[in-house]
Amino acid sequence: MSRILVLPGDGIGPEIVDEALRVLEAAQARFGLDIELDHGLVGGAACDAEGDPLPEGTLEKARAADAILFGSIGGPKWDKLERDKRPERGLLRLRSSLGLFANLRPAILFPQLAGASSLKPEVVSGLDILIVRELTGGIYFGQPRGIKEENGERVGFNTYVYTESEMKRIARVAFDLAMQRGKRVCSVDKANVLEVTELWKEVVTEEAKAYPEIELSHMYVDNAAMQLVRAPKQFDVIVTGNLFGDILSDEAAMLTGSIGMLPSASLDENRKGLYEPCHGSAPDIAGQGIANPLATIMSLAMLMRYSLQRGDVADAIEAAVEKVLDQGLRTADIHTEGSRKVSTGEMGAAVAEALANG
Ligand SMILES: NC(=O)c1ccc[n+]([C@@H]2O[C@H](COP(=O)([O-])OP(=O)(O)OC[C@H]3O[C@@H](n4cnc5c(N)ncnc54)[C@H](O)[C@@H]3O)[C@@H](O)[C@H]2O)c1
Ligand SMILES: CC(C)[C@H](C(=O)O)[C@@H](O)C(=O)O
Ligand SMILES: [Mg+2]
Repeated sequence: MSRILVLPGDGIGPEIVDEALRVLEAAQARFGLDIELDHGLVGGAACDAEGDPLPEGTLEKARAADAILFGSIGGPKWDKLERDKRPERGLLRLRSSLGLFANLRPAILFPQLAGASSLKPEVVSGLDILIVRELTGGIYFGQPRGIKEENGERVGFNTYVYTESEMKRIARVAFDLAMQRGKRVCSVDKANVLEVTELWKEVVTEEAKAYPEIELSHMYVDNAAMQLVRAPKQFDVIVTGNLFGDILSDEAAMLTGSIGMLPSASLDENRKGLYEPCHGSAPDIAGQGIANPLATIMSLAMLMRYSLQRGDVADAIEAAVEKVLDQGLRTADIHTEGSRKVSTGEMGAAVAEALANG
């Protein structure tokens, strides 16, 4: 029996998670999966109910689960709260408390969506990049941090720090994953300016010695941001730190047609994981039933693959997504002329049906 904790969160979070659960139900029926679902509060919803974006009860449930299916958190309603009480801090605490240091963000362009990509089809067709983002260190977590008064003015400060062991373990994840695909890793840094990433480059290069088949390259992050929109297919696996990975993955999302198409897995050393779309709570479209649930549904596929070791179920969910795209169904964010615009619920129901009839 596998235990999955469901944390819908805020904004479009509950809408898209409902659709992933519909797909999970279809998966359970087809594959006879033995899964126990638990539910919890996180983010703004938890702030409202318990005054804490990551209540102790939710953290306990998360520790007890084999995997977590997460929606999205945050929104303007909670932006003025005391810093540690904000939804985003709850998510960071959850990642850190569970040791989810390896964040996998696959940016794959489905051929059916070539017209929805921000890039010309000839530049982007066949795109399949995996961004491996370090998730529990770097400037997101470095101390000291804060806003203080100094010499009669306010000063904001954060600390960019990575230990050698943090760098080694994320490099190994990237190399191991690259061995299962194109065997090319590009490590993205700012080694020309920042000492942390100067060391990052050195450590990644040292770790690569254990992987003679891997072709390792290095790129400064500003160039990488440019290369992603100039010639994205030059990349196979990108490995980078927390902040650079956050930014580059949203950029890569648009190559696939929409941020609503980018799933993620956040894994610990033992592949226990949290699975969430890369996007946020989209307050501008929340409650309208138009959000794209596919990133969350494909995050569920990643959950099957990495935490439940059910690659067959993951493949079937991804095939169901492709089938629905073949049928011409599109939520508003990926809609192009000639396709059929559907709601969040219609998209989820269509994927669940395609999976059931697989
Ligand atoms: N992991 C997370 O839970 C997560 C990730 C990113 C941002 N956030 C939070 O979400 C809130 C809003 O942030 P933001 O506006 O910068 O980013 P966002 O990702 O929520 O939205 C950016 C844009 O993308 C669109 N979008 C996002 N997801 C979509 C989907 N599934 N279908 C269609 N369109 C979609 C939105 O409508 C918006 O126009 C903030 O509080 C932020 O901190 C949370
Ligand atoms: C909400 C925020 C803390 C989060 C991050 O920066 O990691 C988000 O942008 C993401 O990409 O998951
Ligand atoms: Mg982000």
